[in-house]
Amino acid sequence: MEHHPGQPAALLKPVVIIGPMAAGKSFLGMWMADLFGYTFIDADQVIVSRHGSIQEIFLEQGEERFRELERETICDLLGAHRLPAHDVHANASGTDSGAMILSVGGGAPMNPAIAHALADTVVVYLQTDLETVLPRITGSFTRPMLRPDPQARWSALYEARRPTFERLADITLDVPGRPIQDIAIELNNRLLHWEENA
Ligand SMILES: Nc1ncnc2c1ncn2[C@@H]1O[C@H](COP(=O)(O)OP(=O)(O)O)[C@@H](O)[C@H]1O
Ligand SMILES: O=C(O)C1=C[C@@H](OP(=O)(O)O)[C@@H](O)[C@H](O)C1
Ligand SMILES: [Mg+2]
Repeated sequence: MEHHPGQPAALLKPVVIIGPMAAGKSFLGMWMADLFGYTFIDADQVIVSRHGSIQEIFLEQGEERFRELERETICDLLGAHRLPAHDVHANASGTDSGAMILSVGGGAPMNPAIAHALADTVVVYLQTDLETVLPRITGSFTRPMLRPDPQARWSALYEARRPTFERLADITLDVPGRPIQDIAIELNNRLLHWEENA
């Protein structure tokens, strides 16, 4: 058995990671799975496995179609990973967990149907800044929303979306300049604390 840097929290609800593009939402989810053994799903990866690459969807069917697939996928995943009320107690005592950590694309919370579905989850918002994400977004062609000028587009989208991120957040993590292990350990501690207070 591998050494863990701490016990995972018994999740009573799905934990959903939101925040601007390249903040590290998908990366953090992977680290939460690796370090603590949480079940992790990346909504964009599910979209890609079901419907093809994000660039292709944007190019061939447009942003509107992508948003539809995003809503369908996230609502589907959140529905499938919700514990029936009578199982919540079993989960809290450490038996089977239907709950997961889910990372979603930066634009997902802007969709009212998704925002509504997030109401019964623990929403984790990664708060970051341009300086931190700049090396990650320059010269990257995998995010169609950042074209044609990644720096200007990232900033404008973050400004427009920030109030929604803040409104939905249950837990806010400041991530600039921090190693990912550090952020993962803080999130685990916050989740342990969250469950105690639930
Ligand atoms: N805390 C961090 N420290 C170092 N690199 C990071 C950190 N968070 C993210 N990254 C890097 O940024 C890249 C983009 O992160 P990603 O998780 O895909 O962002 P998001 O899902 O929020 O768009 C990752 O592949 C990783 O290389
Ligand atoms: O912010 C957005 O509108 C988008 C963010 C991307 O996900 P990440 O935030 O994981 O990069 C992906 O869903 C798509 O390219 C659109
Ligand atoms: Mg991502």
